[in-house]
Amino acid sequence: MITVDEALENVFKLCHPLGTERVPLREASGRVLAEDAIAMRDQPPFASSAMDGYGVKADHPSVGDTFTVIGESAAGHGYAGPLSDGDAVRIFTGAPVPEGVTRVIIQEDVSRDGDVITVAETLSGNRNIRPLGGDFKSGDRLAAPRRLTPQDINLLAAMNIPEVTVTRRPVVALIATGDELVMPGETPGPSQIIASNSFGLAALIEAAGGVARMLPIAPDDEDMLAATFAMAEGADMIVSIGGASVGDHDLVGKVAEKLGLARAFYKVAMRPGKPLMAGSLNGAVMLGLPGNPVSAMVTAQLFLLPALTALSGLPPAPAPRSKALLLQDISENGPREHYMRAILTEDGVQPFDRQDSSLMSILSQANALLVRPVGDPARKTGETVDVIRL
Ligand SMILES: Nc1nc2c(c(=O)[nH]1)N[C@H]1C(S)=C(S)[C@@H](COP(=O)(O)OP(=O)(O)OC[C@H]3O[C@@H](n4cnc5c(N)ncnc54)[C@H](O)[C@@H]3O)O[C@H]1N2
Ligand code: MOO
Repeated sequence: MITVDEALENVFKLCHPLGTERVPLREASGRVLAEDAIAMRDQPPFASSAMDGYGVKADHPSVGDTFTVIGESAAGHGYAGPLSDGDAVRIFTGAPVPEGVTRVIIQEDVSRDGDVITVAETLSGNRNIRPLGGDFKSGDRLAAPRRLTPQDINLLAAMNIPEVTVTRRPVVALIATGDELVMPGETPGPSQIIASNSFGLAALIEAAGGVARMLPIAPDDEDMLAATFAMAEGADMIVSIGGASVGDHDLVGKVAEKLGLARAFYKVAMRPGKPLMAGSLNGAVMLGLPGNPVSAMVTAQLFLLPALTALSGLPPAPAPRSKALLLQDISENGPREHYMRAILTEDGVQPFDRQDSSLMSILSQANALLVRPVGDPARKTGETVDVIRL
């Protein structure tokens, strides 16, 4: 069995960045920028006032100095100037600073009588003027690749960029297999359960910017499973769920190989998720996830999501980890890396007592995975461990 790190390296080797498309800015948040975006203008495009007050032509006005208000500069309506010594312009935040103005005195620091203002407070050293291009200049770049945040969208809009080039969203075909499965809302037979994993996985994929295509449930029959695989045509990634283990009805590996799977690995030294499979199938990345619900969701966190990121053209990286203090003693770990469902708070991390890979209620309560390395010795309360946030 290979290690989690080796398995992830293998998955990354299967992932090649997808093609690109142009999208309007309103649809670009969360997408991966594929080409540098270049500012079309300076910001601010003119020296602008940082405050509401009075623009004057004087570097260090003192208490008692007076100025005469000769005009107004508002945001969207500048004042042409010029100003002479002793002149002031009523000015508002974001308004162009007229030619000749060297500082803006905030209105709280003056008294006004008709058109005459008098400096009433000792002024700070701040001129309250934002220089032309002080935020960004025409030609400045937002560099690709980068997953666009709402803050980036704000910047791109200000750069007067109405459309950006992004990587195509990865399309993931989900194939749930097993005679025991029916869709939520259906009436299950006496030996049947609900096919929940495809729903959890679809939600995970879509939250990560992918497109999930949920294919019909494939029964435990080679021909029917092969027919379902055929429906995955055109997907960038094919994810099967269940049928990955060694039972008589676990057919995924056999069928996928008949259809041309070039297998990269099968079985990883991890818990849950041991019977994970990966390879390349007719140009698509294929992941065979174990059927146990927690195993499927945990392997998706550790392999499927990083694979989506790599397909999107971002640098390949494992699920991000952080450190936390243990809130209880834990016994030594065995030969598989253990991803324990846990609750992470400001105080530390508390693993659940029940760790069976079928327990969806525990997974739903968990907000983190406590990572136990292979052969990790027993750990005491207060020791530092690795966690992955869910
Ligand atoms: N003799 C052995 N038995 C098992 C081994 C082993 O090494 N030797 N490995 C165990 C481990 S670990 C796991 S994990 C499971 C994985 O098995 P499969 O991937 O073949 O999954 P299935 O047998 O099809 O299903 C397992 C379990 O999950 C339920 N399931 C399946 N699909 C879904 C779905 N879409 N939604 C909800 N639940 C699903 C299924 O009904 C089973 O209860 O194998 C162990 N066995
Ligand atoms: O590896 Mo299985 O995923 O423990 O339940």
